Amino acid sequence: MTNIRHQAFSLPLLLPVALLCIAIALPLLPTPEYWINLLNYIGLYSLVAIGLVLLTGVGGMTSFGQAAFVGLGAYATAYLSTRHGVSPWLGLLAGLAITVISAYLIGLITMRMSGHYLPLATIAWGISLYFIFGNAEMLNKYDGLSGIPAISLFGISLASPRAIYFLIWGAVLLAILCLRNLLASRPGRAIRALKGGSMMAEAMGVDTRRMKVTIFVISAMLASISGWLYAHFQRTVNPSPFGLGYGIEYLFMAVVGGVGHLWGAVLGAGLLTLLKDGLQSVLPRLLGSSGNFEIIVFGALMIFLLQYAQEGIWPHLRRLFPDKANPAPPPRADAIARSPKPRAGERILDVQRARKQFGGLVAVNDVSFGVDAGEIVGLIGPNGAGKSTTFNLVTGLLPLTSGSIAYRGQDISRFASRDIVRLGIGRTFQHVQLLPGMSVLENVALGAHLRGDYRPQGGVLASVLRLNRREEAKLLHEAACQLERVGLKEWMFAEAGSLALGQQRILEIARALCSDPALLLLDEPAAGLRYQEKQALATLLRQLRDDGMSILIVEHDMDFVMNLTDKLVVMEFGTKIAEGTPETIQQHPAVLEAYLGGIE
Ligand SMILES: Nc1ncnc2c1ncn2[C@@H]1O[C@H](COP(=O)(O)OP(=O)(O)OP(=O)(O)O)[C@@H](O)[C@H]1O
Repeated sequence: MTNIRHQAFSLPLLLPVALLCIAIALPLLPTPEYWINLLNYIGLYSLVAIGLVLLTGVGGMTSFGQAAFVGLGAYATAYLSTRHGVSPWLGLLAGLAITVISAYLIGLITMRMSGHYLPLATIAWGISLYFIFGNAEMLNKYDGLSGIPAISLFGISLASPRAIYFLIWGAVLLAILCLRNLLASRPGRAIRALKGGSMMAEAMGVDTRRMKVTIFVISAMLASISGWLYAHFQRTVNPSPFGLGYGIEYLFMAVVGGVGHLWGAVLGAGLLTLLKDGLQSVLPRLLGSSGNFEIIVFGALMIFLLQYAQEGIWPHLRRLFPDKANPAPPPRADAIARSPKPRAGERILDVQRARKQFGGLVAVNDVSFGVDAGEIVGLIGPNGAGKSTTFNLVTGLLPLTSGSIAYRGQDISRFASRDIVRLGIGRTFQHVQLLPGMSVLENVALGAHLRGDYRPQGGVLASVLRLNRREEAKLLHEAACQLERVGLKEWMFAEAGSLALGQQRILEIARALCSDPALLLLDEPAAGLRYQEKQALATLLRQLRDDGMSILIVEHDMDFVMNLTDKLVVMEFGTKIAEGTPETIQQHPAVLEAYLGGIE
């Protein structure tokens, strides 16, 4: 996904202004009522599809159940306004409250699921809510509720399609604006990190479960608002538009338009609505019998798109208007407070009899070692020796079977990885884990997720309302400083995925540095690098050590570790077999035995 914040700004200004003028003029001109109605439907569908962009395209979670939330918003206001004479505006609040509570509860249960379980769960709740609407006596079963009053705004009745048009499209534009603000912020980067897998996001300090539930609730709220507008536009509701079929169509719209792009949702909603409308009138005439033949065309279109344009149509359209803007580096901002660093020589990491068993396999067998402040320690050993597992124990990605790990005297054995990064342990990954479509700067800023006033100034609501500007400036400034520190400043605005592997590994180090660590854990940072890149990496790591950083490094390249480290810990079959300076390790009989089978 490309950087959403820069996308719309970079379109030639004339085009969006012209489109906006046409959009405002359409209902004021003698445009046929039929077209206004169609545009209203496109706006209503767009709202739901925009929520799906956030949930599915950005967050990576597929939902077929959004139509049920549209139903919640529609039925809440329909019931309250027809049965109790409540104002539509209170109906909106009630619908949103019911939606937030139910989405939160459903999200708590389902958002921990992955793979095909999550889409299946969304189908299950979509179907159940549909049957609740259709069987509830108080909602008049499948006949539904009618006689819903029109919304009035500042004393003006929005009874006509032309009048409610402005409210519907105002809501669409507001939703896009709010989500664009959100995605270009600290929580937005965390949301975008969800797609890269929970492990990396958690290691950056992101509470992934909470983030998933948050975007699930936001997308449900957008669906609910769409339902509210639908009820007061149609003035009658029944369960049919809130069933699974519509849930699938909303997903279709987002995917066809471009599921990673907010404007793609509007494009997809427009294209599919117009196509459906056209096909519904043409196909029965062509085929000589009535029926939902458009579904067949939709199916074929979907297969074609999934084969040839997986990103949807919007990115292709965007390419017609190349981004000529040259973004300026983030302005200078106040530095974010740093945590006090340990004195040189202080024991910073203390691993005592750490043990990890996977069933009968002892991957780490009562291993003990330590890292002192300001030293580079290498953890080496043949393949399968247990190095990465030890790393994952220290960073909280795996729980210890027994033993203990202390960081600066504090027992962190039971800490979650996001709490460990908060304390001051940053890490990189054996297989680079970046967000390839996001800029280098934003990737690095993700590392500062827990820095500064991350609540409330950097929270979701503050970001949506753009009250986070000072915090955001600080974070981006910090990220720019770390990029300068590692020598990647000139690549700041490049897409992370376009960098060479060596640069990507350095980017990961800059991201880890952004978390203000006192201890850096680097998992095979030289793997796949060319000679010069390795030299540059070694220079950088020495420079970091000179700045007082402690480093624990897993590496297979013996030349690299022997010339870089102050101390080595050698593992074989999960057990520590030696510990000492590189010189002593090179002579150590057990190490020679492990690596060379005893040949001197
Ligand atoms: N999640 C897991 N479940 C079961 N076994 C595992 C798991 N993770 C690692 N192992 C096993 O634990 C042992 C140690 O693996 P680990 O990845 O820590 O070794 P390593 O020294 O990092 O190897 P390499 O240098 O190849 O990365 C191996 O036998 C591996 O198969």
